[in-house]
Amino acid sequence: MASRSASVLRAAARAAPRAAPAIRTPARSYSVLARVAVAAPSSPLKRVSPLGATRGVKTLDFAGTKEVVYERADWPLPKLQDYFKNDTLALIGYGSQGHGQGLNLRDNGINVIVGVRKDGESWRQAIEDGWVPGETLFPIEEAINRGTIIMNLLSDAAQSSTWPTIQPLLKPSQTLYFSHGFSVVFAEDTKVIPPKDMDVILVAPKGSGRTVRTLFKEGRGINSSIAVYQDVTGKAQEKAIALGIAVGSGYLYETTFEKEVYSDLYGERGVLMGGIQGMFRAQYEVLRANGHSPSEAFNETVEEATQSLFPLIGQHGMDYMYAACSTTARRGALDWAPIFEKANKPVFEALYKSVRDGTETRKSLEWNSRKTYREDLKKELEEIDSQEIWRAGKTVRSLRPDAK
Ligand SMILES: NC(=O)C1=CN([C@@H]2O[C@H](COP(=O)(O)OP(=O)(O)OC[C@H]3O[C@@H](n4cnc5c(N)ncnc54)[C@H](OP(=O)(O)O)[C@@H]3O)[C@@H](O)[C@H]2O)C=CC1
Ligand SMILES: CC(=O)[C@](C)(O)C(=O)O
Ligand SMILES: [Mg+2]
Ligand SMILES: [Mg+2]
Repeated sequence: MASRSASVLRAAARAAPRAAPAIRTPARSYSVLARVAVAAPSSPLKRVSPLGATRGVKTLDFAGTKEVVYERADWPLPKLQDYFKNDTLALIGYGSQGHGQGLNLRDNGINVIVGVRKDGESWRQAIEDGWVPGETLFPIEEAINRGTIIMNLLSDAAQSSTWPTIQPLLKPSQTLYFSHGFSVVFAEDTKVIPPKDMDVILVAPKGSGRTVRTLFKEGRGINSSIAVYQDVTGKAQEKAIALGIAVGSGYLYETTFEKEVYSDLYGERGVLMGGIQGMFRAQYEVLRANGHSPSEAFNETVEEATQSLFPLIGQHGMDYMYAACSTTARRGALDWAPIFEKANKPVFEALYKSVRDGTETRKSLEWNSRKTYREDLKKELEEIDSQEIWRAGKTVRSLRPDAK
């Protein structure tokens, strides 16, 4: 551990004082390679590559735990197209995921149709994206009748409320696909109980449907988890993998429906969305209460995080970000990190419990089943938007040279 931090610190010390391009210094890769070399001999599996650099090696070492992964490289486009040559993918729902997964499937040359409520917002959106009524765009029931793989990408609340009409349409020859474990795992609340005679699988992109699309267009790919709930044909797992790649994923990791929904509901309420808004706001408010200007408070809280330090975590890890900051910052952050961890842990524990016991699911179903759910959510988002921190953010962002 000590030598690991030391080598990272040395690498960043070389990189940090210079401008941004120095971040790409090879010194970092060498220090990673050195670490891997130290870690590898203890591994019982010779073929394990902690770097994941070798294509075709399927079991990777994630910090000491071996996990199977599937990569896009194993599914070249002709193989993918051949795999689905007799299928019609019926994508039900055209929200964020429907849009991203649907357009990626279409660009991948897979036979895909969209099913949404006629003349709703999604119907309009789908037409705008080039889906053609009567050819590739149908009312939900008709799309299900035409499909071999039924991809249920309605809102989680709508998956529950529409189930009484969808369930009788399903046939044993069809595969039922979700991007969330929600409906099936919390069946007591959602009443979604798939027929026993069909394959039921999941591909859950670990990011917004918008990113599913933009990463794909950039030639990159979102990471997704895959799971099998029912395997009637013996092919369910393989179908999940092929679909995961077909919708634009770069790599896939294995999970279960239960683990997916627990971790997903937890993550989005925690660090990914709820936690970060709470943390940003608390820091900002204390700065303001102590006489700092909005621009200073925003820059020191959100702008520096999203524009400078967090991307460094994304690119090379937390240790690298620390090492790229001053010794003063490092000392203080090292001291305060455990204090924040201790303060936050009980909140995360309460959150996980609330997810696990179905409280979060019931709340989501209740709120998002209301006729006014769109306007209600919009109103609450507008409240966030009107907070001083985010109003100040608009001006700060407008000052970025590339915003002009
Ligand atoms: N958003 C994301 O990035 C992610 C989502 N997921 C999962 O993917 C699935 C889809 O989520 P997302 O893409 O966000 O979609 P939304 O939750 O935004 O749902 C939108 C779709 O649901 C339809 N819908 C809503 N109510 C009804 C109803 N009563 N009857 C018929 N259709 C209805 C809408 O149609 P209309 O326009 O006609 O109202 C629209 O097509 C969910 O299981 C979600 O948890 C997984 C990973 C990330
Ligand atoms: C984007 C995503 O993966 C979330 C946050 O879990 C969701 O939108 O449900
Ligand atoms: Mg989610
Ligand atoms: Mg998610």
